[in-house]
Amino acid sequence: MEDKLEAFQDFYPDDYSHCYGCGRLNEHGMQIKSYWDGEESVCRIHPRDYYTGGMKHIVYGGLIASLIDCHAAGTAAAAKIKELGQEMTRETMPRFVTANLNVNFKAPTPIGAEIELRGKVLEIKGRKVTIGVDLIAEGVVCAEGQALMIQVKETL
Ligand SMILES: CCCCCCCC(=O)SCCNC(=O)CCNC(=O)[C@H](O)C(C)(C)COP(=O)(O)OP(=O)(O)OC[C@H]1O[C@@H](n2cnc3c(N)ncnc32)[C@H](O)[C@@H]1OP(=O)(O)O
Repeated sequence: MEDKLEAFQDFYPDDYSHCYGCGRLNEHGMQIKSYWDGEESVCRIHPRDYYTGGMKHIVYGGLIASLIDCHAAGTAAAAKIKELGQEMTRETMPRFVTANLNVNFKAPTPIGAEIELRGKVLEIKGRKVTIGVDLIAEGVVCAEGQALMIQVKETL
């Protein structure tokens, strides 16, 4: 039976699917899945309870940054393909990498809670796509990120 493709990351070509955060072919990775929810993108994930940040009850900040980064990368690719008026396929999905990532940690993220990432497309300017991401747990925005994603030249 063929895989059902629906998350942005499902459309990354095989040779681009080994990212620790979002690569579907990285068996040790987070394998996050991002989707459109209206004009925003959404990803929900329940990190394992060993991703602790100092104290046992809060999530490691590096993981928070990784989740924001990978959700922003997927959102950038999906936004670019939408701008081009094309469908997401493994042949058409553009490849984006992170040039710049800023994260503001606003409140501790509780271990054990489901995390929701909500992405907004702030700007698309040629190969440069800027994405804002809120990371929410138990109804609280625990971190806010902004990422500049660049479409790699090979895919142009
Ligand atoms: C799909 C699975 C992967 C998902 C990835 C998840 C996210 C990741 O973790 S990716 C890994 C971390 N990121 C990287 O390793 C990227 C390393 N950096 C690079 O490869 C390059 O610097 C790269 C591709 C970002 C830009 O290189 P290149 O394409 O040559 O850029 P270049 O042509 O010089 O610049 C393009 C534009 O971007 C701008 N730009 C480039 N880098 C930056 C930056 N750090 N900050 C601000 N602007 C930048 C340039 O000023 C230029 O702007 P303009 O067109 O307006 O003049």
